[in-house]
Amino acid sequence: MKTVRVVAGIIIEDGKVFATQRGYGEFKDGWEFPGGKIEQGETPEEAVVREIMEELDTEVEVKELFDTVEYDYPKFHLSMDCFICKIKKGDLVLKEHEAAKWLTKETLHTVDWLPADYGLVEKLREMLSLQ
Ligand SMILES: Nc1nc2c([nH]c(=O)n2[C@H]2C[C@H](O)[C@@H](COP(=O)(O)OP(=O)(O)OP(=O)(O)O)O2)c(=O)[nH]1
Repeated sequence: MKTVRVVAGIIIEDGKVFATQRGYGEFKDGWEFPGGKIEQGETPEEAVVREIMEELDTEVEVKELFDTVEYDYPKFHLSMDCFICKIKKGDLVLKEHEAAKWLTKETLHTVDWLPADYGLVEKLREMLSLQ
């Protein structure tokens, strides 16, 4: 099966996590962390900074790799590096997504995450509970 390499940015501010809802495509209406496919010649960190600038008009600083999700979708294998990010500059303008929410550890599970994200979201909830 083909492997698709993706990066996602987990933007955390004041204990809240920024989630976005996909506005188009196969996974339309699913909730995710902003990001996308790594392009040739890019590091994962560069890809996450580029994707968040493209999607949200916001510059982020990559803090640390939180987790790498490995998940089999019916048509491809997803390998997704998920980085904790902080906002450096910008107002998180929704250029591609249809909605966004700041979620707390209590509300993290109230949106319909993309199938690959459930384990990651649970790990994030545990991390926020320890803070
Ligand atoms: N950004 C993101 N993608 C995710 C998450 N969970 C998950 O399964 N995915 C999947 C959905 C897509 O198959 C893939 C991301 O690819 P994409 O289509 O958004 O990539 P892209 O922005 O480069 O878009 P494109 O140019 O190919 O249209 O990863 C997530 O939390 N964030």
